[in-house]
Order: sequence, then C-alpha cells, then structure tokens
Amino acid sequence: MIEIDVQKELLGSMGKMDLHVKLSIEKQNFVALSGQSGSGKTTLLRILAGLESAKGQIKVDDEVWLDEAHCLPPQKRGIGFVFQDYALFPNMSVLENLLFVRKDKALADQLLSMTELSELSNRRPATLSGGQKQRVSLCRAMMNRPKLLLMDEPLSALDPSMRTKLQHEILTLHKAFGTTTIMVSHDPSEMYRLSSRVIVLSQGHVVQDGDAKSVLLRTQGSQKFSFEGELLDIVKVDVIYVAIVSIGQQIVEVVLDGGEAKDLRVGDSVSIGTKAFTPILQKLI
Ligand SMILES: Nc1ncnc2c1ncn2[C@@H]1O[C@H](COP(=O)(O)OP(=O)(O)OP(=O)(O)O)[C@@H](O)[C@H]1O
Repeated sequence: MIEIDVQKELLGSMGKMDLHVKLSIEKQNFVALSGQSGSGKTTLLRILAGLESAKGQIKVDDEVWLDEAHCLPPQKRGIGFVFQDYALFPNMSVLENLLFVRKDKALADQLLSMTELSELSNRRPATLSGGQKQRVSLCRAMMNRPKLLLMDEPLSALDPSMRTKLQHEILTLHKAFGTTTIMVSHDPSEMYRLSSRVIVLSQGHVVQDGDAKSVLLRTQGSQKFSFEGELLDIVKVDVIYVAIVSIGQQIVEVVLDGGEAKDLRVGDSVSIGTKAFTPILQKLI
C-alpha cells in the first residue's frame, strides 16, 4: 500500500496554488492521473520520486519515504520514471542504457524481447524512432524492478498507431511484473485501456477519483451520449443554422434553430448529445 499525504505551495498561473493530495494506492494498481495543464500532476510525480521537496508523508508498505524528520533520496526509493522526452543516454547502446541501471543481462534480454527490441539492442538512441526510444525508456525504468513506476505523459509525442502499440506493451509489462503504476495521461481511451483507477487533479486537489468507467463516461441524465468539441463556425442556411463542430479528429454538422444559434460564438466549447434515438455502433473496416 502506498500512503500519500503531501502538501506544497506552488506558483500557479493565477498566483499561489496549494497542492494538497491525500491518497492511498493499493499494490499492483494502475492509476491514471489526469487534469488540466498546471493542475499539479508532474509536481506530484516529482514529489513521489523525491525530485521535489514537499511537506507531509509518503509511506510505501512499511518504508517511510517522507515525513517531518526525513526525506529518502530518489535513488533509495525504488522508483522507475518514464518521461515524455525519453531521457536516454545518447552515447550508450540500447542494452547499455538498460545495464547502466542494473547489471542484470537476463532481465534486460527479457524486457527487450517483451517489447520487440531485441534486434535493436546494439543501436544508439539517435538511430531509433520515437516509439522505439520510448520502449527503451520503459524497459530501462523496469530494470530495477521498481516498487512504483511513474510515467509522465509517456506516449503523448507518438502517433496514434504507435501509441496503441505501446499501450499494449505497457499493459503486458504491467501484467508480467505487477508494478504499482501512476501514469499522467490526457487521453480517455488510453486511461480506459490501461488503468483500474482514474484520479483527476484540479488546482492541486483531487476532484475525481474512481474506476475508469465512472470517471470517464460523460453521459448524464437522460442523454444517450455526448461529445465535447469546439465550435468552428455557424452558417445560416435559409431559416436554419448549421453549427460546424470539431470533435477529436472529426468535423461534424449540427442543425440549430435561431434561438439556439444566437447564444453561441465561434471558439466556444460545446457538447453534442442525443436523447431521441439509439446510437448504432458499427465496426469499421
Ligand atoms: N517547484 C515549484 N515551485 C513553485 N511552483 C511550481 C514548481 N513546480 C511547478 N510549479 C508550478 O505549479 C503549477 C503546476 O505545475 P505542474 O507541472 O505540476 O502541472 P501539470 O498538471 O503537470 O501541467 P501540464 O499538464 O501542463 O504538464 C504550474 O503553474 C507550475 O508553474
């Protein structure tokens, strides 16, 4: 069990912001940490890793990482950290990057094989793609069999297909090693696929905490479904108006009457929902 009760005063975009997070995380859990930019996600991970000072307590099983009396240094915490920007040693091969953490060739070979990197073990990071580099970072983070794996938006720089592939590999490693994991993510499908628990931070505080389905499902009341998007344009066509809305990778049109259109402005955040019909889901080929 990981018991966290930490506090730190931060300088937010609108002045002082009090980060205060109290959480218990069970062993082997996969927690997704979400929230708007500046809500304190990275700072919380850095506090857990011992890279940032804070008041309060962190206890992992019977080991105290932080209390009033002392603060365990990062190298003694048994943490694996995966950053968005890979942070690999450029002058070492893939294998050397892993063995730098721990001289355990059998584990390095196992990790490289699980992430389909065996063929690349002698290559330098500069010769790898973004997805390959991030797989190496992930393997490197697993080399000291961490008690806690922290990942800060590890897949956000990758294209969607590489992202999905890495999500599967993260899940495979998680299942094989059972490492307690906290991953910062903004991607609902990623959080749904990987995590058993989603925590949302706002202004340094936990505002939502639950299983992925209860936190991420946005349908409310009698709505069948709803999507959030941005209003790109409103076009008048005879007596009606057509709103052009961007949702994810798609642009959709929604018919409005004059009353609905008059309060909307281009650039507004909007939600599109439906109550009247049953959605039909078809497999795409
Ligand atoms: N050591 C620090 N001292 C004071 N303020 C800090 C410190 N580190 C970060 N901050 C501020 O705290 C706020 C939260 O930063 P943080 O990087 O944790 O947010 P985040 O949720 O990870 O954001 P993003 O999604 O953009 O990465 C920011 O406004 C930042 O400027």
